[in-house]
Amino acid sequence: MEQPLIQISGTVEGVIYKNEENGFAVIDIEYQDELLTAVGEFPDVHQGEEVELTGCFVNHPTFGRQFKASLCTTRLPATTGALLKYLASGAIKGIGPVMARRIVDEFGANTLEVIEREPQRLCAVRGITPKKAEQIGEEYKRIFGIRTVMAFLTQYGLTPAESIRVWKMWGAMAQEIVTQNPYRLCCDFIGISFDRADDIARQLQMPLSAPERIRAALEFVLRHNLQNGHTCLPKSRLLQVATDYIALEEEPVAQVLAAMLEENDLVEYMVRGKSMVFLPDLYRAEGYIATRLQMMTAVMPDSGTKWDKAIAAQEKKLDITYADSQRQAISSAMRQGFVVLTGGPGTGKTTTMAAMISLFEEDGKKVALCAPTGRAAKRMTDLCGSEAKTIHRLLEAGYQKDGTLSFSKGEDDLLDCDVLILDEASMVDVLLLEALLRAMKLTCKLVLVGDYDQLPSVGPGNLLKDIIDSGCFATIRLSHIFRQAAQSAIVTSAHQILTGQLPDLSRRDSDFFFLRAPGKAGGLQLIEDLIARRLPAAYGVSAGDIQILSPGRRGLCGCENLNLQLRERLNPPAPDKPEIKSMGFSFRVGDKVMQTKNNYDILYKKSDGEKGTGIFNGDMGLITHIDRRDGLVQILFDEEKTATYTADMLREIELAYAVTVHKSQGSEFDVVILSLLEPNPKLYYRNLLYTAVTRAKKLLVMVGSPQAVSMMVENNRKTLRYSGLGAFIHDIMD
Ligand SMILES: Nc1ncnc2c1ncn2[C@@H]1O[C@H](COP(=O)(O)OP(=O)(O)OP(=O)(O)O)[C@@H](O)[C@H]1O
Repeated sequence: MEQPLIQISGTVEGVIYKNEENGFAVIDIEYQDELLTAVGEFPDVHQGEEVELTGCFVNHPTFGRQFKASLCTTRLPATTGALLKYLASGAIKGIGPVMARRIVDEFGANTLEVIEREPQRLCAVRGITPKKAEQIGEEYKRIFGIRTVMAFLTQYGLTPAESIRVWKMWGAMAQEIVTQNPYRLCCDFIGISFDRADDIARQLQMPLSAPERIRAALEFVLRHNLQNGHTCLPKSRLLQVATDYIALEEEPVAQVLAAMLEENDLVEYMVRGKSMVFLPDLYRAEGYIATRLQMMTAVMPDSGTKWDKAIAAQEKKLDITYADSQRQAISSAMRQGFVVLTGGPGTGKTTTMAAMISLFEEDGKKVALCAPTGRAAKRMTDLCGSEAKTIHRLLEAGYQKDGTLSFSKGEDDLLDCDVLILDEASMVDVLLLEALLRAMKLTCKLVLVGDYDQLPSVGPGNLLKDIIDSGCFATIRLSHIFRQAAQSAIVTSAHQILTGQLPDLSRRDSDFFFLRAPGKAGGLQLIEDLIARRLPAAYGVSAGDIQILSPGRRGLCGCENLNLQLRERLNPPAPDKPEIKSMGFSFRVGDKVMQTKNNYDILYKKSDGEKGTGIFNGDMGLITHIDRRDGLVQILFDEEKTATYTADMLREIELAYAVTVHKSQGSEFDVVILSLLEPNPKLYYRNLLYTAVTRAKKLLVMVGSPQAVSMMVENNRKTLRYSGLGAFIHDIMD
């Protein structure tokens, strides 16, 4: 039952934990002559301050009674005792405990007034020079600036974490900037949604037809559509969607759009006779990719036959006969600046890549290997025998002070390689490829390897497809399924699905079988039974090695519910399995989890003591330890890397007993159970089924109805993505 909110006040006796990024803190306060622990978002709180908290008492399973605050206001300390504690806690940079005592001894209850209004008087205290006195005065003003800004933003519903970002971005100017144009809060760094900024604008009495509002709406529609994979939108569609969204007439919106195009705040470009509008960074990314690929292709190919001999020697050395298309791919990569290699499962892409690497190295070239996800990079490393990195790690991604992502490698610090081979290229978005190309020497060759038929990238663009469909670059398609792979029903079924044929659902003798589910509830039970009992008993695999995939998240048999059900079956609560809550959801020791965004700062330690940083979107791990007192969680990734998460970082973690097919892109699993129990035409389509099937290495079990499978095979819907890359390529090459 929801508890009523109450207000309490007390003096801060100690700050036990504080997260500088989001303001979450655990503090001890003196309340009614007792020490009480309070948790909540308390940015900038210090020992000795008076706080007024709004919230409720909760009973924490380990720490007992606590106050959970949803609102906190601070008052500066009034008594000399509290003043001393406040200053001694380091609240004002430059004043430590000894100096604090001297200052309070000198100025007593007037201390803060002196620091604020007459800082020079501080020189009366031993050890304070005029310069230091001035610095202390400035620091005090800064702290007050933050408080004023926070108090202003709190009125408009910004959380302390958001207010801290606003302060970091605009400092003392924040209040003025937000009052003039609250839509500036929608920038990436602060991340307020258009609707919230719109609400603030209403409270500030901004007219609905204000150009700032229209600008923000146009940008919002374009940014929002990046999430659907579009790098641009047709001008007419953008106008119509933005106009409807903010409920205005089209005319003023068209005027603002024209002004934005005029000022290059947005960019217009003709794509196949249609006027498309881009955000400037996306326009720049696609334009740059087209230009660099054209430059690489323009390099005269080396036409010598020496590579034929080298390939023949390689065949002899490895006792293998390459298919003609493989030979052609290897030879093209050796001779040309840019080559694309595509093919379905078992068509020999990896074998071809390995041959390229070996011949490049024999030729004295430095080869770098990379892939978009940690799992794909690991797989590339295992199969090619040379170390592959994630693109982010190769580019040395990190965060700038203001929290934005940046790459150390780039035009000013180029990658030290002569050839770059990028696997799983279908998963790469245009912004990432742009960053990679910028970091490559002009003479560096590029080989893109990927499966044209896989789902496109989660991020914007339709990279591999646009590049291949342009017909302007050396593209080698591998189609022959090698004997070993051809024996696998997983591989043959995947190829059948691609050509619109229903795979044989009656087979019982291979690595792929289909189980008809008796309705959703029965299907759910069947999946639970397969993972908990039947497959481990029949194949000697552990439940942890089995991955459940589902096209969608919702419904009884979607990922969200599957995760909850499977967790209770595979990892039920127990006294020796502590739990911790994050965003209303609890994680438990023993849970299988997945990192849901790239985080380059997370530290990990391997069992051999080696340390590193970075846990990436799609990385899977197991919760091994939870320390509730400190709010720390240890997760073991890839059976070797232990990373420690603070409670607020758990936002980046999800249960992963079941994951969506989209999330599984770039990963492979020994055993996959594919849940097809929630038919939905938007998610049940051919390429998604193909992607799901090709995630399984040794065993695939589909659970659902034959109708669901045939619905997917027949639904050859191609994801429509608006992008400009194809047009840029053609315009540059013509
Ligand atoms: N020229 C060849 N002759 C004989 N066998 C080959 C040849 N090329 C590849 N193979 C074999 O075919 C199988 C599939 O090859 P490979 O792993 O290179 O394909 P792939 O396209 O990378 O497949 P996947 O995407 O499923 O990993 C492997 O067992 C490999 O050893």
